[in-house]
Amino acid sequence: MSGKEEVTSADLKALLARNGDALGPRQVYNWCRRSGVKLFTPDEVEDMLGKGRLLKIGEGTYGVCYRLSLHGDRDWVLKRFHGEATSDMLLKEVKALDKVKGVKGV
Ligand SMILES: Nc1ncnc2c1ncn2[C@@H]1O[C@H](COP(=O)(O)OP(=O)(O)OP(=O)(O)O)[C@@H](O)[C@H]1O
Repeated sequence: MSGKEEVTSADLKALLARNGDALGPRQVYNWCRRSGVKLFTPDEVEDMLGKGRLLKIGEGTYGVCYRLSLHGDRDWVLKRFHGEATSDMLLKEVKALDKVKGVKGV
């Protein structure tokens, strides 16, 4: 699939139906990429923090959320997990984001 292809909830459901919740890291990674969720390496996050580009907006059970402003683009919410994130944790977040897709102010 190309990076530009839009992934709908139906696609996600079909994927989960085939694989259960035990998706491998590559599948979760590919789904994130196709659905517009960017993944950053720890070094990239450290770099952005060091340059003062991340504004902390809140904290939840699994991590801290920051606002990231990119020139000429919409603002992004960057979530940093406490400790190491498993692909299941990541998938749970992506599923929650998929549910609120299109909700105003999110
Ligand atoms: N898209 C967003 N727009 C505005 N604020 C956000 C957004 N995403 C996260 N936040 C802020 O960051 C906080 C932490 O978000 P996060 O998703 O980590 O946890 P949560 O869903 O609030 O709680 P928990 O993970 O414990 O259920 C939120 O409570 C909110 O204040």
